[in-house]
Amino acid sequence: MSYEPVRVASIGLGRWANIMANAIERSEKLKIVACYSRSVGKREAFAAKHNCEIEDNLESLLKRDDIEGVIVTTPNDQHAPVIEAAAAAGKHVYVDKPIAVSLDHARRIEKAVRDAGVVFTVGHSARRLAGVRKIKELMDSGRIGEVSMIETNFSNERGLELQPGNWRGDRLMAPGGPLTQLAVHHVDSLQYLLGPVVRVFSFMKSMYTPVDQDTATMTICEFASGKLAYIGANWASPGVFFMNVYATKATLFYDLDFGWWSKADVVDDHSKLILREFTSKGDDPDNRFLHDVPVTLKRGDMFREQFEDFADSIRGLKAAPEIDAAQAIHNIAVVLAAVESSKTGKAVEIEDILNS
Ligand SMILES: NC(=O)C1=CN([C@@H]2O[C@H](COP(=O)(O)OP(=O)(O)OC[C@H]3O[C@@H](n4cnc5c(N)ncnc54)[C@H](OP(=O)(O)O)[C@@H]3O)[C@@H](O)[C@H]2O)C=CC1
Ligand SMILES: O=C1CO[C@H](CO)[C@@H](O)[C@@H]1O
Repeated sequence: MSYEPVRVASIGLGRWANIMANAIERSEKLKIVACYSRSVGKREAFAAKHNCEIEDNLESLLKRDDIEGVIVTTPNDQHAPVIEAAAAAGKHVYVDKPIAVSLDHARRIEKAVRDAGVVFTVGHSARRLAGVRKIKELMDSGRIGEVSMIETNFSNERGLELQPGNWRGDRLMAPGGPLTQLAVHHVDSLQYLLGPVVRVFSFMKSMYTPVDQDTATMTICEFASGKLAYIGANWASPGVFFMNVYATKATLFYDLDFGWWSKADVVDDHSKLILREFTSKGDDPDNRFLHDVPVTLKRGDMFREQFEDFADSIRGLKAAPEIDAAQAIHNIAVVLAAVESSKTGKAVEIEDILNS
């Protein structure tokens, strides 16, 4: 171990806080020392499970000198107020994705952490999957030629279970439903691979859910480079996560078993990446054959790694975490542009969303 573990507190103790705590416990670089959620039962259950102290309110937690950073896993609309308070108290901040669900909140967060000079990052973990890292490597090395387009999908069955009162079913707290909650991971990975999105066109529909929320979304993105991508996201099917990359020399098919998503220490073992290329490429298009090359993926741990990136930045081993506020804001701007496009039936410029 290279340094004293960064002492952190978990705030917003629902399902995801526990998954994140499991990941932190796989690392020697951080230690959860305290927790806070509004309900007593959640505080007690989390503290017992993760062997940490309980704070009865946010103010008392943030006053503690022994807490260096916070792990924020409150619902999306509660990211900004919690982060503003944490940053003002000088705490470093990790927040789960999306940074926020309005640009106003996202910019408040950006300003709060900048003014306080604290380390800040957002949990866009999917780009750390072994398959996405390998796709980047194959693109950068020239092995697959030039990419023209990428097709992605991130879906699951959560819309079928939504009930009135659940924040995921609220159009303001989760605009675009599965696009905000699931496929925002692909939005981040696509911008990591292809650079900034400049324009989107999207259809969104509400289907098979008891609440008034979009559960089927299809979005086309145009990048500054001119390349294209498709993002499918629904909340009405068993889990799906794939990314197919179309390039001049080869096609990549990356597929991951979503059932393993929350077990990041082994999820890469439940994914596969296939490279399909010409066996021989003569002049005759009727005599061109293809073969599949399985690509070896080295198992990582996207959740542990994102926290170690955060901790290394706090301890000064690197200048800043890989994912900053500006990238996270661009990610949510793409989602908000897609929602706007689905309402107007027109393509929407990201610049217009950012200037609105
Ligand atoms: N990266 C990924 O793959 C995933 C990311 N997420 C993200 O994690 C976040 C949380 O999601 P999830 O755990 O599923 O949601 P939950 O609703 O299960 O948990 C959030 C908890 O936050 C607490 N809370 C609400 N408001 C406040 C507040 N103001 N201060 C302190 N605590 C508060 C609530 O408990 P109480 O009533 O006790 O306060 C609630 O249980 C979201 O931003 C979501 O997008 C979620 C799943 C996967
Ligand atoms: O980002 C996410 C990934 O998968 C989760 C389901 O397990 C979602 O709830 C979540 O919002």
